[in-house]
This record gives sequence, structure tokens and C-alpha cells, in this order.
Amino acid sequence: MTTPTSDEPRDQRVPVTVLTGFLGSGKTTLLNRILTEQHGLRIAVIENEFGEVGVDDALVLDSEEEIFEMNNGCICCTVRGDLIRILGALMRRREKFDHILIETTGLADPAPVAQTFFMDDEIAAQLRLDAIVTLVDAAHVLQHLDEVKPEGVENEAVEQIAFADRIVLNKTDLVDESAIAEVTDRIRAINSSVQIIPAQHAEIYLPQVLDVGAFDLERVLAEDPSFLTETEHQHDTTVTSVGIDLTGELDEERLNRWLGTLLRTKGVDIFRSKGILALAGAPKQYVFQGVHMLLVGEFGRHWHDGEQRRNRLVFIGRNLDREALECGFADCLATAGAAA
Ligand SMILES: Nc1nc2c(ncn2[C@@H]2O[C@H](COP(=O)(O)OP(=O)(O)OP(=O)(O)O)[C@@H](O)[C@H]2O)c(=O)[nH]1
Repeated sequence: MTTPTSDEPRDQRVPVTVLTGFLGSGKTTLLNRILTEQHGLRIAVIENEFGEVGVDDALVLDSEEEIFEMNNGCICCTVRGDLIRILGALMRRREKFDHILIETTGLADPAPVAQTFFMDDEIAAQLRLDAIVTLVDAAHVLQHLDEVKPEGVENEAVEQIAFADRIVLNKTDLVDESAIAEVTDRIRAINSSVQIIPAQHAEIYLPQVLDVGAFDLERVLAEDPSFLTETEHQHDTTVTSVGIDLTGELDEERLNRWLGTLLRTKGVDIFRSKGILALAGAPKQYVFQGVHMLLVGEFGRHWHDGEQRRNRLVFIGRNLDREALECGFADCLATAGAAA
């Protein structure tokens, strides 16, 4: 943690951490760690999720902290006004927390989010951007760094690394030493001075990322002189999402077959998938998480008495075939099996 020297007045502004990183890199995993570990800080969280059907609210662990969701667009463009409003509302309850954490979508450019803390006088007077912390998925990042984008469209994975004050090089369990060295070299080529923290399941010593006073406006301006004045940026609109919200219970075997085949055959284009599902006969919700072809599933909380069995899932990626996804999933319903 940063400690002021005796002749330096302590900055009374509330520190803000911006948590960013490509789809599936481990942001929510780190957020859950921050919300559950004992660090003595009361943290207000602002969460922005990409995807037609929100499931992250159910993936963030219950905690005492205040959590605000912004799910009607991307934090770095359309909802920046909302961000300013939420920050304003938080400042009116300043005594309730010590730190603010903003989790961006996996497709966000962190620069416009960072700008917010310098462009708006009222916010700049009360809040201090402490650090941009970027999660990097050691197993999948190269493929996103290497993507060729259309003219004028930025590569989010590159931007997220370029603006990082700390990088959590996550998922090192999925790759060998040489791959870690290669990813580290690529990170250094984009951001030579950034501190890189290797991790598995975002297990890091939290004082390495919280209240570190690492955001350096001068460094950013040296690399990007238009940082404070740039208002236009273009997203890659070829990345879209398909959300499915369907009531009913699923036949587990058919679901496994469908999802397994889907990710095996389309996993290059399906960057991220996640869902909260109702398996026939299961007393608990089933939570699945996919990052490209890697898929993990586990049981979550119990269904409440009388709660409607409902399935919410989202796919994010390129060339998504909405109809095929909807039909394929509907065919996994236990009742679809009975009718067949
Ligand atoms: N093998 C492995 N899996 C991990 C690690 N960290 C996170 N995961 C898994 O990767 C998946 C995605 O993690 P999240 O924390 O949800 O990623 P995210 O960045 O919040 O994802 P989006 O918000 O959807 O972009 C989950 O299934 C995690 O359990 C890790 O170090 N190793």
C-alpha cells in the first residue's frame, strides 16, 4: 500500500481501481477474491457486462459490499454517462466505503474509462484513479493480440495491456514455461515498464494491486498525447453476443453432447460462453463457463422452493448463428426429448 511521506499531505480522494482484461481472462475470479478476502477495505463495485443476457450478477459471490451493475451497453462508450452518475451517487455516501472497483467488460478499451477521472472536475476532485489492473489469459491472449482488425478499429486486447499499471498474468496452470516467456515478451513489447504478476485463478497478494498509486498520467500522456482529448474510438462490431433465456429443465446428457460439440467445432469463434442452467432432477443450479474450447461446469446454489427452473446463457464471439444456438439449446430441454 502507498504511504505518504510526512511532508506530503495525504490525498483524501477515494482510490479507484479499474479491473480490465479480455473476455474470460479472470476478472470476476479476481473480483470474488477481493470481495471475500480480509484486507480491511470496504469496496464499492461497479460492474459492466457484455452480452444480451446478464449472468455475472449470479457469478459474483454474495458479499457485504455494494455492487452496481451497468448492463445496458459498454462502459467505455454508451454508458459513460451512467458511470459518472453512479460515481456521483457513490460520492454522496462517501463514508460507506474506502475504495471503488470498476470491472469493465472484456471488450472495453480502458482509456475512456480512465479519462472519466480527469475530464469531469467534480469527479477529479473526489476520486483518484489508483491503477488499471489488467488480467491476461496466458493460454488465449496471443490469439487476440494477433487478430487483424479492420482499418480504424482498435485491438482491445492490445489497448488493455498498453494502459495497464499492473498485469495479472493469469491461468499459468494451462501453459508451459516457454509459453509464459513468450506471452511475457509480447506484454513487454506493448508495455515495457508494467509490473507483471503471474497467477493461477487470480491468486495474488492483494496489496500488489489495491491502493498502489500506480496510475501515472504523465506516462500515459507521453505515450498517447491525445489521451485527455480523444473522444472517438471504434469497437470491433463483428464481435456480438447471443443470449438465451428459456424456462424448463435440461437433459444433462444431451446438453453435454451439444455444448461439447459446439465448442469443439466453433470454439475458435466463440470467445466466451457462460450460463446458469436447470438440469432435470438437480436440486442445485448448474453453472458452466467456457473460454474458447475450454469448458468447466459446477453446481451453484440450491434452487429455492417454488422458484421457476430457468436457463440463462450467453455466447460472445464472431459469426454467431443465433438460430442454430437457440434451436440447439431448445433441443436439450428434457421435454424436447420426451416429444422426440
Ligand atoms: N484453468 C484456469 N482457469 C481459470 C483461471 N482463472 C480463472 N479461470 C476460469 O476461467 C473462467 C473465466 O473466468 P472469469 O473470472 O469469469 O473471467 P472474466 O474475465 O470475468 O470473464 P468475462 O467477464 O466474461 O469477460 C472461469 O471458468 C474461471 O473459473 C486460472 O488461473 N486457471
